[in-house]
Amino acid sequence: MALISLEDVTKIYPRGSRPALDDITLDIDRGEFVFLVGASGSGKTTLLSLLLREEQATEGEIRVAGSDLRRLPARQVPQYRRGIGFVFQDYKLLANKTVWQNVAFALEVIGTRRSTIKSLVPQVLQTVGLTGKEDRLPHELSGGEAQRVAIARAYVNHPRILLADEPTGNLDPTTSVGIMEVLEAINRTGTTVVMATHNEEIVNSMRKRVVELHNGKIVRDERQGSYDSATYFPDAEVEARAQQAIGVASDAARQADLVRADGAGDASPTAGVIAAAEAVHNAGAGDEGIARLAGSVHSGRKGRYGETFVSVEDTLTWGKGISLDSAKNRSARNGGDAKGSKTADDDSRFKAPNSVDLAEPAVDSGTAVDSGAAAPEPPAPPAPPRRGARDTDKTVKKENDR
Ligand SMILES: Nc1ncnc2c1ncn2[C@@H]1O[C@H](COP(=O)(O)OP(=O)(O)OP(=O)(O)O)[C@@H](O)[C@H]1O
Repeated sequence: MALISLEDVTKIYPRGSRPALDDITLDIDRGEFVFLVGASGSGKTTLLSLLLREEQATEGEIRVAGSDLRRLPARQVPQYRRGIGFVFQDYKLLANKTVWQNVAFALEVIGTRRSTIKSLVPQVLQTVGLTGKEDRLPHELSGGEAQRVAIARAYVNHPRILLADEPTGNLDPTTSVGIMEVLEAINRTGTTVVMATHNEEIVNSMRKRVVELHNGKIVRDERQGSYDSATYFPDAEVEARAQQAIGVASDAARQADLVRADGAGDASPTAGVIAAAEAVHNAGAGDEGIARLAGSVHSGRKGRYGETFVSVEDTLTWGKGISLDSAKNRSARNGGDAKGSKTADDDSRFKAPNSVDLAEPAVDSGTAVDSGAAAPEPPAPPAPPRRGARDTDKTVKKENDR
């Protein structure tokens, strides 16, 4: 049985003029890596929000790891979300917490013991290559580093599923390769990754499963897909290398099963985090997609349409994270401290680095953990389309051609 299964799912927002998702049927198996592509407004974020149970389907059935999300009572939603990590385009780090604290917080809010936190946080920071930057605040990080903190936070509980909404959207090409390397390594430990992206070069290089949405409908679902359908844009060289990658993928899946069978479940995320660290360490061995992506980026290839990446100067946000004001407002709305965030331990790493004593927002972490006190805020509305008009034209043209 598929890990994620959507059957005839339609989502109509209360004030939406047309369905954001329109009769979607989709199965995603354990251990898969799926790219969601499609023009701005095609429904990618909506699909991720349904899987996170931030939104509910208007019609249809969604099952995740056997849970029927229609029947999931509100009080069980926090528990459900603990098995899901979420990474946003704009990182959403807590601005007044250090790197170490941002990651530790994801575990604190679910009541993880301090001794476990102290052992897991360094491991996951090593996984994302941030050892040595534990004491930095978000504004002291580059965009790529901030996103790696966000991924560490989303992954530290070793979720079965990692959802990522444009995780490289604010990053330059080289930094994006590093982010994809980490996501790929996490996937190799058995975590299913579903990533919405507009990044053509990443999708074309990695040759994962590609699901394309257009006006809320699935118009394409390919096993080792490219950003554009191979039917319309054949590329013999990429196709040939993709065949090679198929062998690599099945080896990885076998390895992933072993890791899961080893007991790296919710109760003991340690083994999964260690496995991810090893996967990153061994990334050079057989990781064809990342090698292709790095080669493509470093050769200066810009993708089929010559504008794969928006100019770095225009897009980098350099890890600003969320503002203190925004954190305070969230905290007020959520009714104050989160369960488990108060502690009696003397370890100075748990203490805020400055005198600002903010009440913790109940959920502002990339890991979809929850204090049980309140549901998290839905992700911010999508950024204005960077390439939307052109993408839409292209997709419509494809539709007309069909
Ligand atoms: N909260 C909401 N209320 C009403 N309509 C919404 C809401 N959120 C999204 N929509 C609409 O649903 C459709 C799908 O939006 P969605 O954000 O899922 O697209 P997307 O593919 O993620 O876009 P992008 O690539 O720009 O992030 C759009 O028409 C959008 O305007």
